[in-house]
Amino acid sequence: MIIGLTGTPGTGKTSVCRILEGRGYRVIHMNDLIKNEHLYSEVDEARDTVVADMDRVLSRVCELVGDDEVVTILDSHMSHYIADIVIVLRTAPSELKKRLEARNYSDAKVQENVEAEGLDVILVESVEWCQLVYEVDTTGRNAGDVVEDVETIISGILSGDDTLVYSQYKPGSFDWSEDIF
Ligand SMILES: Nc1ncnc2c1ncn2[C@@H]1O[C@H](COP(=O)(O)OP(=O)(O)O)[C@@H](O)[C@H]1O
Repeated sequence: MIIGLTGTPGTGKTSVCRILEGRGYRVIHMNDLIKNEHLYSEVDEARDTVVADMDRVLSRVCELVGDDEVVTILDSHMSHYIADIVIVLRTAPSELKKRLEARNYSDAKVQENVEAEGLDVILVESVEWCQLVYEVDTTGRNAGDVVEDVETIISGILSGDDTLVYSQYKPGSFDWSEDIF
């Protein structure tokens, strides 16, 4: 079973996945996979990123996951293009801005990602692409607290009865559109 952990860059996906790995979860860091195995069609110098070839990414992820029922967490802001079940990490734009600045992103890249978060870009894409979408707020919390929420959601999914979990983490809880301009 593949569960995508998606969200705007800086929302804490990799930090959460590192903790999950430490707790024995199988994690695929998709952005590393794309770069290490050249699963991209071109390099976007201007935006300091690559354009992933999602068909090749999908087949490679399926190869790595196989058909066992072990949960695999797919760590990437593009994981919602691959997984049918996703957990979207959210961060209030003002805090996301500080996190991205601390990562020495350019002003333009910070602004691009802060605006995307404020406009719910990844959440909307996830709802369009995926069957099951959960949303977790990371604002003012550390990665350890966020992992607890993620594990609660995973347990709910595995139990087959995610109604209670879904009500607690259903998408669309935030409106940060006023916070980005
Ligand atoms: N819940 C959190 N609260 C505060 N800072 C966080 C949290 N999660 C991650 N960070 C910090 O934010 C930055 C981005 O985290 P990272 O896990 O790389 O995000 P992503 O993988 O979503 O781009 C890192 O400096 C990390 O230490």
